[in-house]
Amino acid sequence: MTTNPAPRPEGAPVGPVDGQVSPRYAGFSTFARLPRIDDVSGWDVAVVGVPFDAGVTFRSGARFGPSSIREASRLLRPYNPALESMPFADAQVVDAGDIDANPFDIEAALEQMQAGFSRLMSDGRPVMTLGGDHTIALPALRAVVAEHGPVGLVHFDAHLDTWDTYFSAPYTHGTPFRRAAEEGLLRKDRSAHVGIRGSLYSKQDLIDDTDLGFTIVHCRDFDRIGAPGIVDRILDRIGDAPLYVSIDIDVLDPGFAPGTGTPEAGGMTSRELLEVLRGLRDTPIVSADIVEVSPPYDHADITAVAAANLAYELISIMSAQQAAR
Ligand SMILES: N=C(N)NCCCC(=O)O
Ligand SMILES: [Zn+2]
Ligand SMILES: [Zn+2]
Repeated sequence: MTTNPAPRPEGAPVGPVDGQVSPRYAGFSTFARLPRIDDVSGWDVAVVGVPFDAGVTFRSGARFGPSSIREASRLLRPYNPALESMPFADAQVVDAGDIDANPFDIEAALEQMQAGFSRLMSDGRPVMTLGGDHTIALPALRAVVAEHGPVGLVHFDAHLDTWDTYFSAPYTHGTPFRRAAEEGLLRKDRSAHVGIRGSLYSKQDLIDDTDLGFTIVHCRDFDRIGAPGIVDRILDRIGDAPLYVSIDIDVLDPGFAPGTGTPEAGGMTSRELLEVLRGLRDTPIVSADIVEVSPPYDHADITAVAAANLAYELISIMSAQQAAR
């Protein structure tokens, strides 16, 4: 059997399976080879998958995102040198499996997702969600807000995702943040889109977005202001609000994330986004998601590797914050 975690002091968190004992490619595919939620007596940070892609407007396949990110995460190691932390030793991190979501009835799926998130988020514990398409951010935010009240939002994406409807459907991957704003889930003037680029339907899209309470850090400004400038713009906007972080993998350039449904040229590098996330280390992150990884369009797991590493940075921050509570 290949389920042995690395040796640890009495009472310390159960960490990943030891890659020196059981090869990294062996055994169950939990995120980073962490224990399953039922294998430990308590936890501080949970990773959960939401294999749902019935909300997409173009290429599908994000329903296979959670399993491909878990596979790519087998290579993650215990020490985070950039943040100087041991995320899986500082706090108990677990893999909570997947939330079942009806692929034929989006509103039923939203209810299932919200219920699943709420079960995990009781006691205010942070959840790192692996999508799924961007529709899943709405039930995640509903559950977060039920626990914490309205939150600040940093939304990394090529797209605004504040459009109104598609074919009259209100719940899609292009509409979650308009619904969230309408439902009062977001703190006033504490939300930012980062990495926006590409064609729009009209100038009105930007006007509507501002009216809904968002500010935009455009991708075209990144070369001029660099990662520190992006972080400054974000921190200025969110202040000390409790923060939900949503990463649509298409914020990365298609060269760094080909496996996604609505790719746009001219995006961020993985290095740039990893560095921007580290800049959020002192902001209280209440939960986060990473969405829109579509393995059928991926090559050599490029996109899944990027997603696994981005999730690792966010987990490192949430783990350190839980340890400091
Ligand atoms: N959330 C993602 N990935 N894409 C939304 C694109 C919606 C549109 O093209 O109208
Ligand atoms: Zn997008
Ligand atoms: Zn999106």
